[in-house]
Amino acid sequence: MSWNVNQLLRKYLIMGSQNCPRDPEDILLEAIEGGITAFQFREKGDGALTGEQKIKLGLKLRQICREHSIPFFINDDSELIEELDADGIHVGQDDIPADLLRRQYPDKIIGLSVSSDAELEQSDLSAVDYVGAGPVFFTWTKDDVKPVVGVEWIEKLRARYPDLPIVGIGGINSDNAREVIEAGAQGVAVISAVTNSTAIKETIKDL
Ligand SMILES: Cc1ncc(COP(=O)(O)OP(=O)(O)O)c(N)n1
Ligand SMILES: Cc1nc(C(=O)O)sc1CCOP(=O)(O)O
Ligand SMILES: [Mg+2]
Repeated sequence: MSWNVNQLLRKYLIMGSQNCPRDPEDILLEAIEGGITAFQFREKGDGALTGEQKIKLGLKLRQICREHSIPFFINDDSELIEELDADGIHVGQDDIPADLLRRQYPDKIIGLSVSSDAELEQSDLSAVDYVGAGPVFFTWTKDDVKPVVGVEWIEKLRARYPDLPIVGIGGINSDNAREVIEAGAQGVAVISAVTNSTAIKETIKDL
């Protein structure tokens, strides 16, 4: 399937079992009903599954995305691209280089994190389909998170790259998502605002 990148970035749910207070499959299904436009399988951090268990859950979440025509991304782990038949992968500055991935996977959607001018200078943006910009706001969700960049970072990226697909990430919820879009992002990537919500469909509609 071919995807419209600007469109898929609008409401981008990221999640692994470590983020889920209940069954990840149920959370994903509710999020899809609520209107997410992309999903990233990020099994990472304290309590995350590994090995066969990680693959087993990945296969289930992948199947749910396929059945609902939601693009499915892998976080970091390029070995899972083929195993889970992912539509794309998101990598950071310390992960497998994006240009290498592009050569290996010419048809997959590749996202790269950029959080500072220094990271921007060392990034080959021609190899990627979109960038993840953050943390826009403070977040507890990721341990090794970088300093907060604010919506100003998105404004800066947008001014420098008028056509670059950008998704904001970090501490985004239905109260502050508007600021991220107004700063120039195509969409918002969220974990806890959705996984910890007691009314997931409403939360996503509000985003
Ligand atoms: C859409 C999106 N944007 C940014 C990130 C963060 O990626 P990274 O910096 O590699 O950190 P980890 O997620 O791997 O801990 C992301 N995953 N998705
Ligand atoms: C995975 C991740 N990457 C970030 C970055 O800034 O690159 S912030 C983050 C965690 C996002 O979780 P929440 O929506 O709960 O704040
Ligand atoms: Mg990474």
